[in-house]
Amino acid sequence: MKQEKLDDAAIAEALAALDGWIRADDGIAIEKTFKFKSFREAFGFMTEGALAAEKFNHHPEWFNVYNRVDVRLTNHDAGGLTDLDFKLAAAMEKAAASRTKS
Ligand SMILES: C[C@H](O)[C@H](O)[C@H]1CNC2=NC(N)=NC(=O)C2=N1
Repeated sequence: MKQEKLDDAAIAEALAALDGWIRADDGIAIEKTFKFKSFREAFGFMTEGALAAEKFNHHPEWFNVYNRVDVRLTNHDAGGLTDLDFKLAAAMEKAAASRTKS
């Protein structure tokens, strides 16, 4: 189902509720780099994030090297940011919180 794009005010409010995410690509995406103690911790985070992505049917663009995971969220169907991006970002925050950071 196509989601409604959020306006700038709604995006600013949603971003304020998150830690360390920034708006990127002319505002159509949000990004964050997560760093963990080890590849095992990073991959555990990705596993939990992948299950959240499946639940929301909303999937991250991400890049992993060893203990680092760069995440970019945007809604391709809507061509910008929607509620789903912030739901997935919040789920990723939760997945990161329980793991050891570098
Ligand atoms: C058909 C399927 O529902 C769509 O392709 C979904 C899957 N996951 C998605 N993920 C993201 N990030 N954006 C989308 O537009 C999107 N669309």
